[in-house]
Order: sequence, then C-alpha cells, then structure tokens
Amino acid sequence: MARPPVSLSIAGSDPSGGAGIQADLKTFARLGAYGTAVLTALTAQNTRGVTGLHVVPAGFVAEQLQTLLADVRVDAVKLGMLANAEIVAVVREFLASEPLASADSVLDPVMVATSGDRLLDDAAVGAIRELVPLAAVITPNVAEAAVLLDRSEAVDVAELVAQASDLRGALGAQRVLLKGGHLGGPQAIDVWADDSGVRQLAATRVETRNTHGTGCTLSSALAALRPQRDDWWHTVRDAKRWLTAALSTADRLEVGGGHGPVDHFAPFPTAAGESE
Ligand SMILES: Nc1ncnc2c1ncn2[C@@H]1O[C@H](COP(=O)(O)OP(=O)(O)O)[C@@H](O)[C@H]1O
Ligand SMILES: Cc1ncc(COP(=O)(O)O)c(N)n1
Repeated sequence: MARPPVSLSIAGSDPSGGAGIQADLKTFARLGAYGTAVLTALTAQNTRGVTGLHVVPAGFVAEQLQTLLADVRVDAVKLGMLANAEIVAVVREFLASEPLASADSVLDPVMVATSGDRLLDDAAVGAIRELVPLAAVITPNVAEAAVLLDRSEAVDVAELVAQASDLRGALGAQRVLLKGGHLGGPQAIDVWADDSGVRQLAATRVETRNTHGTGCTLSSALAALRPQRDDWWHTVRDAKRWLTAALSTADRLEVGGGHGPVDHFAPFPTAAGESE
C-alpha cells in the first residue's frame, strides 16, 4: 500500500471541532493524509461564536515548526488562522525556506469566523498580503478578497472572476480559489484562476445553516488531496465535491445550536454521484 502523504496545518484551535485545527485533522484523516499540526492560537469558541482568544507567542510557533520539520517530511501545508503580524512573519520565513518551500502550500487568509468574530489583527493584513505570493494557492472568501484588494466585496460571479484575476495581477498570487459561498443563489460558485486562465466551479447549494468551518475544511482538503492528484485543477474539483457531500449531510450531526459543523465523516463521492 502506498505511503499516505503527510499534511501540516498551521492554524488555531476551535474547541467545537468544526473549524480550525480540529476540522483540518479530521479532513486530512478522511481524505487519506497523515495529519500534523502547529497551533497559532487557542480560541474559546462554539457554534454560536468566539468568546476568547489566547495567541501563542510567535517564537513558540517557530519552535513548533523547527522541531517538527527537523524530523518529519511534510508533503503539503495548509495555513489557516495566523492571528497577528508576528506569527505571519514566522510562517513566511518557514514557507520561503526548505523543507517547507517544496511542499504544496495552501493559504486560507482567515480573518473573520462565520459568527462574525475577528480572528486576525487589523495590523496583520499587510503581512498576509506579503505572504500571498509564497503560497501555491490562496483561498479567500468574498470578504477576505475585498480586504486583500482593498475594494468592495464582489456581489456576482463576474466580479468574482475579476477579483480572482486581480489577486494574481496585483498581489502576485500563484493560483486563486475565490470562494463565492456568501453570494447566495441556487448554486455555490467558486472561481479558480491560474496561469491557464479563470474557470468556475459550481455545486448545488445545500440548504443548511451548518456552514461553520466550510473554508477551513476546503483548504485542508486541498492540502490532503494535492499530493494524491496529478494537478491543482483535479485537486480543487475533488475537494469541492467532497465538501459539498459533507455539507449535504451536516444536519444529521446536531452539534451545537448555532452554525454547526459540516459532516467530516462524509464518504468521498464517486464521479457517478455515488459514495465510495
Ligand atoms: N450552502 C452551501 N452549499 C454548498 N456549498 C457551499 C455552501 N456554503 C458555502 N459553500 C461552499 O463552501 C466553500 C467555503 O465557502 P465560503 O462560505 O464562501 O467561505 P468561508 O467558509 O471561508 O467563509 C466554498 O466552496 C463555497 O462555495
Ligand atoms: C480557529 C478558527 N480558525 C478558523 C475559523 C474560520 O472558520 P470558517 O471556515 O467557518 O471561515 C474559525 N472559526 N476558528
């Protein structure tokens, strides 16, 4: 049997298990990657909101990375909540040097939780912009793209397409998955931009309020699947397909009274629309 890839999440903790490190590790396991994790922050959080935040000192984020990477070869890395400019600077240094520079990297520029609570210092936005060109893929939602580009939020797919291109042109992103989940409508449409152009990625919108951690889950699915797929396009397509499956059975979990988690147990759907 082939060795599973090793995927690393550098992110914050969500005790309710729907987002952050907990979502990432469940996603890695479900999609066949061995999960490793470096914590940037502890949140006191449930499905209704965030009540507290305890950020790990940047020097200790560096020590976690140093010790892990001195021993373990990481195939793919997902960057989630980075909390402040000092942690972004540490992560940037690691991402620019071996061994992480040769791992497949996914930057989810987490700024605000689904509940509306802030997860990144205002002062760190500039630092995140500088991290953008180093990641193989960035996965902003509509609000995060607007902040990164310093303009108003896209309100339709045409604007998503324009902003995805601009994130490459103006910020130097290598590849962009601009998520349109918050646009509404019968389909959840994301936009993919890379060297070969811009394409849309559509899925039927699932009627559920259980969308806590969709962004975390999608970006960690990319870090789990990229070493197991031939290229980024097939990786993105399959990650979105699995996320849609995980959303479609989310209501059965009945975790919490707010925006509950997606169903990380969901089997990987086959091309015929069946489950494995
Ligand atoms: N109700 C839904 N049904 C299907 N897909 C959804 C739904 N809500 C969000 N998505 C998808 O989940 C992913 C996360 O998107 P989004 O909600 O925009 O980002 P974030 O979770 O970072 O705010 C995207 O692929 C988006 O299209
Ligand atoms: C620790 C942590 N990291 C990230 C998110 C964002 O979650 P979402 O994927 O819903 O945007 C979160 N709520 N908590």
